[in-house]
Amino acid sequence: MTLLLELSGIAKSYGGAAALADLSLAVGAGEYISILGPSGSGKSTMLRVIAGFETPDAGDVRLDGRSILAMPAHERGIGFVFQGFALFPHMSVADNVGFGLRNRSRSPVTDEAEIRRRVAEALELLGLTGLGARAVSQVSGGQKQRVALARTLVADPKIVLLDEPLGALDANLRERMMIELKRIQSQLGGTFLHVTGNEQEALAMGGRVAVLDQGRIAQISPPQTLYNQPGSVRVARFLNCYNIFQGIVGDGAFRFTDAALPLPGAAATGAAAYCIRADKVTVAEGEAPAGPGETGIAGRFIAGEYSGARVTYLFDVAGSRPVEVEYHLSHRRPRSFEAGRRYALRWPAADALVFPG
Ligand SMILES: Nc1ncnc2c1ncn2[C@@H]1O[C@H](COP(=O)(O)OP(=O)(O)OP(=O)(O)O)[C@@H](O)[C@H]1O
Repeated sequence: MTLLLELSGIAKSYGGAAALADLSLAVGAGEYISILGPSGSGKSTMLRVIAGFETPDAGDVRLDGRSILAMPAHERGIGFVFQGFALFPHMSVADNVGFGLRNRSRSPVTDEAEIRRRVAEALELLGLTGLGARAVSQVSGGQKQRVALARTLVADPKIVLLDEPLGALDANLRERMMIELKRIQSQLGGTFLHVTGNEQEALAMGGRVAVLDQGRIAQISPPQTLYNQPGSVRVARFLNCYNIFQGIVGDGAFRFTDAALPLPGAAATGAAAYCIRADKVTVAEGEAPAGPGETGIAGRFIAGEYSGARVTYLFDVAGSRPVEVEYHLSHRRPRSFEAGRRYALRWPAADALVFPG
């Protein structure tokens, strides 16, 4: 893959507080990378540094092998889709889309016929054909999102930066736009960096997912690797699908309160975090013995939460936050449990991840 964008050793502080600290990232041409991180982890700052709206205190940004730090934002050829879309409310859909072509500093397009043709192409790509004359104030939220994308894509950017592009949409529309975004990217073959605080969106969209934590990339991996093998307890926490127990490793087991969970592999002794993904846990009757290779703990049933294709059951476990058990209804039947009753929570011991600290 050809290297397109390279960030190396980027630092940026505001009033002495680091928003980005020694951040490095290499992006290949044609990649779709999700940037996942909690609020305040530096996601928007990173995009603003790439786009040229912010100057870093240290480090370099290279596009096509050349530093672009000294280049003003409008000359970088980078597209930016803003959080709230930032459309011009008094202009029509077509004028919003054409704005980028007419006003870009790199070879602005002045031929009206050419502008009309390219705007029509962009509207078609985004499924907006027929809405060009409509005022932006008269289109729906999902259509505004498409207009914002069309306005960015029409200028043929070298890379598209999307800052929480689906954050303003309701869940239904978000799902549809996720599929649309993927389709558009593969149709154009463009390079996209997509910032989100939503782990499911990050995993669904990115060919690679970069996890940003306190201004640094904590892990960058294909989504399956990240989901199965988070590299640290903090990354496991951001993924929001792991049960995490704090305790001590000693004598081949992880211990917390009165539970001792055997560890099949070697783990450093001392304080540790034990992580087991919610969909790896099964529920058995209170005294049922563990199967071969299984381990587990006892928990009292609290409640179940249905969310369409899956159901999450919550169990109260001594010395821990409620333990989540996730049943994907495509391959497990929903269960009914009695509130307050004790059940055996089981999982394959080999599926646990143990991190020091
Ligand atoms: N212009 C600014 N002035 C002062 N502090 C700032 C500025 N921009 C960002 N920060 C701080 O830098 C840190 C990173 O902010 P940033 O907006 O990049 O995070 P984020 O991950 O995009 O968060 P969110 O998901 O909430 O948008 C935060 O602590 C924020 O308060």
